[in-house]
Amino acid sequence: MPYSPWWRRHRRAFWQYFFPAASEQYQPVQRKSTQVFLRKLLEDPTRLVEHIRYTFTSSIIKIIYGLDVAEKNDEYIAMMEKVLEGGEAFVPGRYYVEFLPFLRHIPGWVPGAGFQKDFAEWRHAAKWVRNVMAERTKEGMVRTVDGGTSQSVLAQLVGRIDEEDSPSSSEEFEIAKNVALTSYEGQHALDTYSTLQTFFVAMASYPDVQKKAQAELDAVVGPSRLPDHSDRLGLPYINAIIKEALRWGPVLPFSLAHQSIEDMEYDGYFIPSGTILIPNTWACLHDPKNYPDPERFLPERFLRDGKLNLEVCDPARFAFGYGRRICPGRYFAEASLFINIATVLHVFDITPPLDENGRVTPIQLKMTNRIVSYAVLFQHPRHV
Ligand code: HEM
Repeated sequence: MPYSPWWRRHRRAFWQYFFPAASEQYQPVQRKSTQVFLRKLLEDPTRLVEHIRYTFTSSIIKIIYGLDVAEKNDEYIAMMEKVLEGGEAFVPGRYYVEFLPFLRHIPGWVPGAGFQKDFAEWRHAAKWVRNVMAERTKEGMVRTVDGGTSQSVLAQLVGRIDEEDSPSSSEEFEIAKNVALTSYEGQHALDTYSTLQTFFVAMASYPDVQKKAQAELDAVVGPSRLPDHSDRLGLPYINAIIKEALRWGPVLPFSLAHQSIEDMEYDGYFIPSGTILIPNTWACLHDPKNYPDPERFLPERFLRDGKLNLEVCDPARFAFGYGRRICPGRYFAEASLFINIATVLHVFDITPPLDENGRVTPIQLKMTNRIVSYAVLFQHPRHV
């Protein structure tokens, strides 16, 4: 969506539910889904990726649509996953149709035009999530398990629409549907999964870091309860791990492209209106001037005298994009990373995988070359 009054209306609608204080209202849902995550990990740690995805998707469905999802074979999760599959599949150059646009007129059964089937499925899923789930909320069909009315983001947005059937109310409903879908579609959920996966690689590769984090949790949280969002300020080492995970394996190494909307000059360069600008986020986050020995996972780089050192450039400055399009979900995302990372470290040890002879297989962080980048270890089988 280009910069325009229409985009601004969406951005405003989104922001009122995700600015820092608003994001706090989702903490109980985040905590609950983290507890389900722990149980799933305990039952079957080999399905880590699936558990991460389930945890995040179920919490976002609850927050946005007010729906409780089933633990298995849930219709909403299946559709959301389909939407994500579309987001994940995009790698520049993957589809010939990018270079040969006439291919889009060729029927799907012609060899080489199989992309049509994929695209149709993803489009169907996105429309279904956007329209069907939103209509259900609007019609009041969405109820919480205890029979109450949903206080979901979408229900609140719809509740604010003044009059039914006026032109402005149908526009407002369009915005509500788009905002709800945008909270999940495309790359946003993937960004959080990917950072969490990078964290698992880091912990398996740097046992000393893990031990220090666990010692901090033992001292601050203690053995008789799980960490809570309210512990966050007292856990500088955990916060440093989150910063380092965002920095070490950037999810969007080239962020998202921007386009200049007027002629401008920057640092002696003339940038004409309409220029596509691709930020090199990866380079910023691996700049040895800001982050010495950048390939090493080193949370200590963000600490001084046992506290967060505010003089070190915060990776969030780059990882969440730039300017007026900067990620509006960043506070929500960081809170979600915090509760998952702190809780998992408090109750589990994360170790590298073992081979068939029971020997440790050392692992390394290698990221995929997609727009949304992943630790290769966790690549979706469909995209290997
Ligand atoms: C670790 C997790 C996340 C990372 C690293 C991340 C990063 C980004 C980046 C780099 C952009 C592009 C900004 C730009 O154009 O300069 C973006 C946009 C966006 N993100 Fe996130 N994001 C994360 C999680 C989330 C979550 C959880 C949500 C929703 C709750 C979200 C919602 C959005 C939206 C709506 C946009 C589009 C903003 C616009 O175009 O105005 N993000 N994000």
